[in-house]
Amino acid sequence: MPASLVVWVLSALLLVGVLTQRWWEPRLAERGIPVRRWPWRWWLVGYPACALRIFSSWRRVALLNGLSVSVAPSQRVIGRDLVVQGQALRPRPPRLSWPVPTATGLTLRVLLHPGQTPGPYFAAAHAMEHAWHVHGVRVTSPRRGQVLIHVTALDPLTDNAPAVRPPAQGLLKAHVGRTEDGEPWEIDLRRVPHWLITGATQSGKSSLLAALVLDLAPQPVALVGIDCKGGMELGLFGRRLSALAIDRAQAVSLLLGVVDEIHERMRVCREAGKRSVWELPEEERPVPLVVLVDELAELYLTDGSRQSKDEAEQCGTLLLRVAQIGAALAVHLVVAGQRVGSDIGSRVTALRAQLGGRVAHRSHDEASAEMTLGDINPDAVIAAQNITEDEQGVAVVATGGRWVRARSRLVSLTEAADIARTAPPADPFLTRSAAVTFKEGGIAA
Ligand SMILES: Nc1ncnc2c1ncn2[C@@H]1O[C@H](COP(=O)(O)OP(=O)(O)OP(=O)(O)O)[C@@H](O)[C@H]1O
Repeated sequence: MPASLVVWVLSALLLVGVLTQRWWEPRLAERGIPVRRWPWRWWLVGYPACALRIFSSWRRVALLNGLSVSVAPSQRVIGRDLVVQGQALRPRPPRLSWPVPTATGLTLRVLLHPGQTPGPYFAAAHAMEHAWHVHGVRVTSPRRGQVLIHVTALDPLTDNAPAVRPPAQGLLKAHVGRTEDGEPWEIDLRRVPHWLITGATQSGKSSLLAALVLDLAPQPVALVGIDCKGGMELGLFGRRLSALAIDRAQAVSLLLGVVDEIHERMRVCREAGKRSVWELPEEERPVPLVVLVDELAELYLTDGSRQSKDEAEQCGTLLLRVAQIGAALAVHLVVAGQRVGSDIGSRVTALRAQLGGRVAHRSHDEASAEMTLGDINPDAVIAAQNITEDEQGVAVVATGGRWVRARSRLVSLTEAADIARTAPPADPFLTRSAAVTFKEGGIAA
């Protein structure tokens, strides 16, 4: 068969495959055949159209947003002391690189004119979104003299089908969903030891905790839960949790056990002359401990009685201690709640400051998004406020000044039942008292 005929047949098959993708993709998924999202439609049709729109409008976009500069000066001296000022002629837009396609859009590199800073490009991102009719534009400046324009053509988070997701590689790492760049959303507790998850009711906080547990469950990591909503959410993970506190009195005893364990780990490090458990030889290193809290506010609510005030006060102090000293001792805190303001109790704002990883789901009011992300990035607050009721599981994730939109993975009841049957690591605690407290703290293995 002549080679040209083979090429024609293959091209025709490819074209038919692309055009009928919407038909065959769900049918394969129904039969349990893993479907990788091939963005062919985007590469063959969307990408050239989007690139054409960007190049045809770039001159106007750059001019209207103050990104163009004129080679001719806008001021001129005539004679000895007459300064003529006027509109510079033929402003030149900055040079755009070839658009590199990505799974969800494309990326362009811009070389700044001498004297320009990335600031006006950051400010123009919104104008670019409208000019190019795309879902989102994010501008970064990873190298001096250059900016990168990341264009996301369509919102990849609208589809809530569980993407084929390889588990994260490495201790204390979990793939809990996907980001809008098409990358896995990874929570790495060694890099960012403590996390705060907020959102209105039914926005997806507990589902995110479940996705985290799903990936941590097969790892040699001890998980303990505090779920003062009667253990309805974290109780699903049954014996995989080394302990579960389902009311505040149990939470106090469990947190006392965690603090005891922290002190014991400190003693071990001190005697070995190390500053963190990660410096200990692997066989002597204690098992990492992750404390999951579902609905923080329940720990701080009081009915006005002396006892409830004391318990709330104690919970606040203990959580703060865990957050302040736990990281180097492989004790991690993941806290979920609807609000994290000073209005729910004392020391909540101090606790919030210790939780470096932030996840904000849809919120009822601006203040809640502001509490979670305001000290990280004002743009992230706006992005979180734009999450709608239908976008359950969609959140803005921020760490160390950087942020991205992401959607958690929905964990099914069958997967939760599988987790519940997984055995926790044997003897994860150095202190007998911690183990006993965990047993007395609530439902324990
Ligand atoms: N990633 C997701 N994709 C699709 N749907 C989701 C996702 N996450 C959550 N949901 C849906 O949202 C519902 C509520 O989720 P979840 O219980 O996690 O919310 P929550 O914020 O913990 O609510 P509450 O504060 O009332 O406990 C779930 O029953 C599920 O149907």
